[in-house]
Amino acid sequence: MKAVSSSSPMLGASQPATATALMVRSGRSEWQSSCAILTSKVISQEQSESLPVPPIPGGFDHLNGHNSAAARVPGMNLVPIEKSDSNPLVPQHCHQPQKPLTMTDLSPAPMHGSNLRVAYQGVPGAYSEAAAGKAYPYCQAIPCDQFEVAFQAVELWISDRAVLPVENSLGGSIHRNYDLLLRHRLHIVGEVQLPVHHCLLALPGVRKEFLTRVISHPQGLAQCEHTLTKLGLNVAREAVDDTAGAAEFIAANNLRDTAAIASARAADIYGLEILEDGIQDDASNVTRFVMLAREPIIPRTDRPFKTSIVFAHEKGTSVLFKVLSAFAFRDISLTKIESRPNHNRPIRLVDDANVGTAKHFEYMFYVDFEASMAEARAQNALAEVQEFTSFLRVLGSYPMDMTPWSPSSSTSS
Ligand SMILES: O=C(O)C(=O)C[C@]1(C(=O)O)C=C[C@@H](O)C=C1
Repeated sequence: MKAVSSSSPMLGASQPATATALMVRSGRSEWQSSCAILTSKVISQEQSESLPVPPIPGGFDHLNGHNSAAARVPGMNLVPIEKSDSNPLVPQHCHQPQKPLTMTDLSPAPMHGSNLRVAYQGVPGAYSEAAAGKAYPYCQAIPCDQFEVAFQAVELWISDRAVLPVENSLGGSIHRNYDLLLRHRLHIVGEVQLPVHHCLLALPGVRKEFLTRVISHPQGLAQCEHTLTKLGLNVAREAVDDTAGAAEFIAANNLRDTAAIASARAADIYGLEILEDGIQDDASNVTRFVMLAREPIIPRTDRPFKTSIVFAHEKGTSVLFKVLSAFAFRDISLTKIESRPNHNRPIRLVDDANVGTAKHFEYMFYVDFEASMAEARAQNALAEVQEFTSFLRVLGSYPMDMTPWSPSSSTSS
């Protein structure tokens, strides 16, 4: 299946840049409106993303579907889906007789992912596809050639959710997705942590001694760095877009001197053999993915929640201690802190007539903390954070992935 790609001017840089400008201008009201939505007491649908359910074996192998809609626009595989009777996601036109709402309509059965279209970056066999299946069993997984395309697929209603990696226990943060979270207007509605079990794959009959090159996603290469050396592989290491894409590339080009770092499922799909199994540098290798949607979910207090925010301050890092103390005073644990360049203002010059000009780098700070936006202590902490920051946005308040720990095994991914 071909991945959704962005080759259209509609998907160019101008749209996200405009969104960023808007975001920074409306900084303060931004998080307030997010909080208002998040903490409102409206009767809500019981969100499936509140309850990540383990995938049912065999239930996630029907990949489908964006192609028919996408094929309509030459040179671009993304189009907004027009309103039509056949599209259940789009309101019907009013000329049709409308049925009155009933109590049943107000409490629909929880959806556990069926019928959801879920965008991920990569091709079938990628870990991101497995993460989409863990987050939404029975979903229609939609492969996208870039992270940016997965964001836009949701924004343009081609997909209902995106599932994207943000950090790995060995390889660290996937910075691109932090930047995209800020540029786009989607909400984090859940997280999944996926044990990542890497294999060394090659065409049938190829032996390790024949190899001159190993290709994979940069994270795959980073996660297996030491094991590759221990295996005595004196090979060039080359980065490609995704792990399964590396396997597909070897098969498509009949490369007998190249191996891929990818999943056992990718070996199956692309007809490769497993030369080495479990080559990640640490057995408990885990990647954390976030689920993104157009609307936030209603935060709750009956299960552990996490909240993700991003903030900046005109005076840069000097404010960081004050911001973090707002959480410490309320006994709120932070689970992650990340900084990225502030693309709107990368450098701040501070002139001192006596000693010259200091050039400070400016950052955006991303913080995840263990509390729900439905809790007063989280709302109070953010009210205080707001006092110290010039920009603050709640990226989402969502259930923590609490699935029991199962170390990576060749069958899990
Ligand atoms: O290349 C893949 O298979 C992916 O799904 C991407 C990705 C990543 O971006 O970190 C996801 C999980 C693993 O950590 C390795 C790669």
